[in-house]
Amino acid sequence: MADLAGSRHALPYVLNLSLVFTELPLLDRAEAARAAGFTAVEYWWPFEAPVPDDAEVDAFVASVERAGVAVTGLNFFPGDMAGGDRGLVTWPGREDEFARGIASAIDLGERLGCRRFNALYGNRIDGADPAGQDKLGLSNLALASDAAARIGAEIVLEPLSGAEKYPLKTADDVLKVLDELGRDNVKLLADLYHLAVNGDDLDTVTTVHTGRIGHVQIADAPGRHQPGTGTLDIEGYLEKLQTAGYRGQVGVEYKPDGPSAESLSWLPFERRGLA
Ligand SMILES: O=C(O)C(=O)CO
Repeated sequence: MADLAGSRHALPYVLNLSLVFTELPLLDRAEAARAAGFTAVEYWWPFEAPVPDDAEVDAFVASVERAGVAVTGLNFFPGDMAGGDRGLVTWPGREDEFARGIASAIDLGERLGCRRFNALYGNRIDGADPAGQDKLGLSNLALASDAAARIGAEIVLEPLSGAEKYPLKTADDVLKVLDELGRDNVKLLADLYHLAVNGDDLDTVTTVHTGRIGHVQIADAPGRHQPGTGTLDIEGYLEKLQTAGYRGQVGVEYKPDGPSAESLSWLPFERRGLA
């Protein structure tokens, strides 16, 4: 049994390098994570384009290999996140870009040994029929599921807060899509922060839906900063998840309040490298 260092659960942590250590250039973050004690990391799509050029990809892979960390999660190309986009899964007219983004992410995942991909569902588009968007979502998710299956990977679908036009707000919203889709390798990403902000019932999510959860992420609420800065009983929910059978990882995905390295003090060093 791993040394739990006072924790009430033994779930392994992975560090999200699209929110933590962002004071460093992208290519320096994996080494910073390793120096902080983590052996596994995850990223949102780390490039501007859905299909980055070879040199960019090689430099990214080299940064991870140099650090000696595993990449256990990648988001697909989501559009312009800074501009408010939240994924292409349901975006009519961008099917080709979505397909190319999937192919390049799966290639990168194959190279890195990454077997989990987060497919952000996409905002409602002004003038587009929501039912038509959802229908497109099913065919795009089926495409992503097939592509992931080729390398033994899975897709996760995430409820988000802070984006009014993003229609998946609760675990049930995602589970409805998954029920219609009917693919075993497409699961729920339960980000406890987003779910709490959206008023979801975290007791139910962490006890009843455990079998359908492919990944968990954490940040405190309000604020989306490190655990201990808000009021969310993160430790309690992680314990519930483990008790209910969740055996996956926990993505540490928050906006550090202060320098990233210092913001990690809530997590004992010996608990960081178990993934
Ligand atoms: O957009 C966000 O807030 C995310 O968590 C993306 O994964």
